[in-house]
Amino acid sequence: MAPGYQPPAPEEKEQYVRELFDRIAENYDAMNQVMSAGQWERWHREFVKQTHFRPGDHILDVACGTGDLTLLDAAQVAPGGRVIGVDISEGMLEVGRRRVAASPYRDLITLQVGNAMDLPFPDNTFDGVTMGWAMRNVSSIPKTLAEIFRVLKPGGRFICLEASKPFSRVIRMGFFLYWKTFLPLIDWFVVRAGGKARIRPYTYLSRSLDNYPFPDRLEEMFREAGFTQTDYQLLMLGTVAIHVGTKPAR
Ligand SMILES: C[S@@+](CC[C@H](N)C(=O)[O-])C[C@H]1O[C@@H](n2cnc3c(N)ncnc32)[C@H](O)[C@@H]1O
Repeated sequence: MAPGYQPPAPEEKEQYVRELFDRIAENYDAMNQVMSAGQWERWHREFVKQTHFRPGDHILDVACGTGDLTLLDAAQVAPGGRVIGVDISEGMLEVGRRRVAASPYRDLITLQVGNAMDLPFPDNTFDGVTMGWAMRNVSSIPKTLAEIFRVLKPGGRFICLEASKPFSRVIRMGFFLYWKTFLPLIDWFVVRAGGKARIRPYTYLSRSLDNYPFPDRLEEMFREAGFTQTDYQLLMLGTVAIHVGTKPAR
């Protein structure tokens, strides 16, 4: 299905992921609609239900990319709130800045370069933190969770929307068959990055769940990072998950 493909070694993953998203940034939003078979908005509506943000809140969207969740966050904290989006890919941020500039929330949102594993903010800064479709892409989930926990205010909530590995072996096999057959074809026919290309974006994405924790293990990792009131919701036969956790109030 992906002959000759080598996933990036752990020590080069960050650089690889940055270059990959720089490369696909301009087509990223359109491709999501295609890959999600039109379910993108439905998943995002479920995400919004989990946020519980209020007007005036100060929110961080980690790995904000082109700003989908950033804009949803802003709609909830207006008027009076603020949302900062951080991402390691300048290419994704550039597309995001254009979308934000064309939105009614442009005065509430700032998009800047920042690494999920080393967030450029003081402790206890945000009322809420969101992260969409990105936990698979960080080199260390524990470091990312520790950083998010650190920058949340006590009582603040973290909501993580991400693709997920279904518990059922049968559904998992069917899902992986679809992903691992269909996504690499996008590299060959859309991105023109087949065969020997060092970066094969959609082949990488098709493999990005291989070593990703099952949803119950991810929830356990939330608790190991210090979060309480943890929970998760599965969507689309368990191929998408929304995890939540709260930093305990002092
Ligand atoms: C699949 S995109 C998701 C973008 C956006 N959150 C959304 O909902 O569409 C994953 C994003 O994670 C970013 N990313 C990956 N590793 C990161 C890290 N360590 N720190 C910050 N951003 C990161 C990538 O640059 C990319 O923009």
